[in-house]
Amino acid sequence: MDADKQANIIDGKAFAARLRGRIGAEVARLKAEHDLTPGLAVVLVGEDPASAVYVRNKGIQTREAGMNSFEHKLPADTKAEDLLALIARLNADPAVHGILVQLPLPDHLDSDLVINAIDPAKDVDGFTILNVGRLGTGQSAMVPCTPLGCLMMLNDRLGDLSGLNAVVVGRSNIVGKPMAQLLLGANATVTIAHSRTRDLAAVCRNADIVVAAVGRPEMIKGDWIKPGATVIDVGINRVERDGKSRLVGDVDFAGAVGHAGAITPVPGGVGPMTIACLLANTLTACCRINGLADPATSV
Ligand SMILES: Nc1nc(=O)c2c([nH]1)NC[C@@H]1CN(c3ccc(C(=O)N[C@@H](CCC(=O)O)C(=O)O)cc3)C=[N+]21
Repeated sequence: MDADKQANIIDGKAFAARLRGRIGAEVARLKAEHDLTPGLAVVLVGEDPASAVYVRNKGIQTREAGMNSFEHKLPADTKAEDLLALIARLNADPAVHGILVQLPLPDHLDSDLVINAIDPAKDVDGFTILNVGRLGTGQSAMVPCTPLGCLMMLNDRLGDLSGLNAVVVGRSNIVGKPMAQLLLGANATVTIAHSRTRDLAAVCRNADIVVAAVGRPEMIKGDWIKPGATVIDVGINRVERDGKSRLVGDVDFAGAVGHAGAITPVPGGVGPMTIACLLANTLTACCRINGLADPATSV
């Protein structure tokens, strides 16, 4: 591929490293000025391969930013009452400012019930009803990490998003819906498309911004992308290719890179930003819990 085509690849890894640098500086300042160290508790129930990928990088990066990392690994057959008791302890622990319960949970656990047991002030995923409602009504919320990272990259690339046509492909509570709320809050014209959308290709061709979060490998084709559009690929799909295991996104990257004005790769795009935003949210939660002004951690 020639140098011109490489120029439009958004380097999420480098972007995330810059963001983590700013977070680290704010953490050091909190320590020096207020004797506070943000703490993030991650609760893992059972073994999920996608969650394992995520947790591996997260603990290291939390500590690298100068924060405390508390990991709670529970067996797959953990009873709801025991998980809820742990969450109650973390809610009450003054050293813990962020609580993340890895999803998906084993089938016997009701994830809505478990998530809503988290103190909304410590809900660094932004998944509790209170934070979802705050985001939807434009009130100060904890914002889900993946959509927040996507918005940061979009703002960096495009500046003002007012009046742009944004298509979010996927309607999950974790990515699609909060992404649409953030884009609406930024004055974009937002379409939420999904598996039942008619003529998805035509819907995408109208978009200045495509956020792909459907969880289907390379479903969004290159010729669905309007020339010059910005493409954010949230998908992380493990596939077998030529006998090797590889990660691919929800967008056919090779096909789309020649059409898009800018595109995130997989890996090295949205994934690293998700973790950086988790750290940013933990820092923000620590400041808010302690009555301090929000930190300056946007890049
Ligand atoms: N309560 C909850 N919150 C989450 O945010 C959450 C979750 N549960 N459960 C699991 C998923 C998955 N997830 C990832 C985040 C970053 C990478 C990431 O950094 N990926 C690297 C690739 C890593 C590799 O090379 O395997 C990249 O895209 O460059 C991956 C996956 C967060 N999740």
